[in-house]
Amino acid sequence: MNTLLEFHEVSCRYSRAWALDNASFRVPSGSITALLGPNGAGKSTALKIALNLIRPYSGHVTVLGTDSRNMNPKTLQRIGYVADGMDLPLWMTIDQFLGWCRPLYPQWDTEFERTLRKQFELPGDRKLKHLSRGQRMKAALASVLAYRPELLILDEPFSGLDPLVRDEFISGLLELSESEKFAVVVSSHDIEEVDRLADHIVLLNDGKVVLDENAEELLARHRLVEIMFPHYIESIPPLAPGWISAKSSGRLLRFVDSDHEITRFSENVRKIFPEIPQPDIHPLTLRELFVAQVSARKVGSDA
Ligand SMILES: Nc1ncnc2c1ncn2[C@@H]1O[C@H](COP(=O)(O)OP(=O)(O)OP(=O)(O)O)[C@@H](O)[C@H]1O
Repeated sequence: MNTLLEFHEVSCRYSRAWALDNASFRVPSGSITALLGPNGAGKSTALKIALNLIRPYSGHVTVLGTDSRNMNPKTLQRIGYVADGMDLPLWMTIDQFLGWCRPLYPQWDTEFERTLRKQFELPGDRKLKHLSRGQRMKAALASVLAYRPELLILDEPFSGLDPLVRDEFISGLLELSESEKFAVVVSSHDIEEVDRLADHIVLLNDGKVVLDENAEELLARHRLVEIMFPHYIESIPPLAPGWISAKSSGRLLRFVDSDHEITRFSENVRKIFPEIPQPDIHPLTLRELFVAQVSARKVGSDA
């Protein structure tokens, strides 16, 4: 599978703290990749390294076949970047802003720009500084989508967008990503939105890559397990490898099987809980999976 963006053992630190620690992951062509992680996990740092806005301490990043440190203006013209709170020329009107961006990109699609302006209801004569946060985000998005970048890098793109616009935006991205040459990497705290959008998941925690996997396969190998005991549970018993994020409440024990395979699972249940009939097994949402994986690591590091 082709990759448009790939991190190779990248480490990065600000003064003493490591923001990325030997991180390797990829963004396949034709994919929408979600970059997830708790606050401070290193998501924005990773995206800035990909754009050569920050230099890594070690390792390297390949962007559209080029080392990110050697990107030339031609490569940059093939990448779109929008980040929450990014610097925009606030003194310009939307017309002036888009007019200023247009000549920078030879492949700028004026017809598509018109469609985006209409879809995002952008008032051309209004200065960027007089727009709401959501409207400013839409203007920034229009300014990168209009040149149809091959790689779209979005850092918290949903903040400030109302539910209707989020829906339109997500449909638009899904349409664009049908082209094999296009890929999106999106970092977001909004896991419900990302769940609808992403087909590849990268999870960062404390600067380390925890998961880098196709979303369907990832969800297929995680299961929420619930066991009702005949008696009150005093403490959680030792569990099988891969059973994470265990919690008990009264007679109920819940945990996540992070490497689910039914024969192995049933054998482990018989061995560990011989007195219990078959437990309840449910699929997980991406949000539940995120919480289980991150809290499992928090317990590990607290221990
Ligand atoms: N300019 C900076 N100077 C010093 N430390 C920084 C700087 N920028 C980020 N960090 C630190 O690097 C780590 C990773 O930060 P980063 O912004 O990449 O995380 P993030 O996953 O994007 O977080 P969030 O979800 O909160 O936006 C954090 O510990 C953060 O405090």
